Amino acid sequence: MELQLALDLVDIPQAKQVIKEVEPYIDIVEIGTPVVINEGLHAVKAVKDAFPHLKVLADLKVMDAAGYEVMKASEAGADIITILGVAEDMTIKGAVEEAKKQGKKILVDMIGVKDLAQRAQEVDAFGVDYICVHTGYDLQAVGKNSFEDLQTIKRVVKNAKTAVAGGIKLSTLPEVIKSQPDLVIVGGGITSESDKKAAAAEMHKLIKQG
Ligand SMILES: O=C(CO)[C@H](O)[C@H](O)COP(=O)(O)O
Repeated sequence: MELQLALDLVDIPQAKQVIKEVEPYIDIVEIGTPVVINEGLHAVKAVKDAFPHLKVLADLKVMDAAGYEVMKASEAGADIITILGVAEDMTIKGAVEEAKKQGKKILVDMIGVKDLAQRAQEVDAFGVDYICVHTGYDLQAVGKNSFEDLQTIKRVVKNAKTAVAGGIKLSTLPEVIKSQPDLVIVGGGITSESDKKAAAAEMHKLIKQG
């Protein structure tokens, strides 16, 4: 099981500062969608240049023209690029094809997917690398989480790794770990703590204990 730090509400210098604090405890660093919107793919390049040993995920949430966008994110240094599960089949297949060409990986974000079990089986068959259940900020605000959805994809996904994101905190991490996802994605659960290093260290410990 791996831990991904999601950075959403920072600029490039702040991102580097947070990563420096928690670096030993994370496997992947995510350049969140708001950061890409604000800073562009320069943020991906800046973080990869500064932390070449860390895997960098570009949370582009691609919806169309995937071949081009995966190519540009790959050129910037992303190791993993996200695409939406609600995108067209041909778009997801295009993302997988380009990622393979570039030696990169694709994570499908299932945010907004209505029939999760069916779509997870479909995208799994396209050869994607990760399938991620995700409760976005808007649904987190009304008390939702992805814990049941994680169990759903664990039942049906045969090839891809499984991932979970959305409002995971130290207090809820043990429940997440019970479902044994391959990847746990945490943003605010680390970045909004006053002691980020301690939060990341504790999460890392629980995750590696499995
Ligand atoms: O993709 C995202 C929002 O769309 C976030 O990166 C993801 O939800 C993880 O952050 P948090 O743990 O703060 O919810």
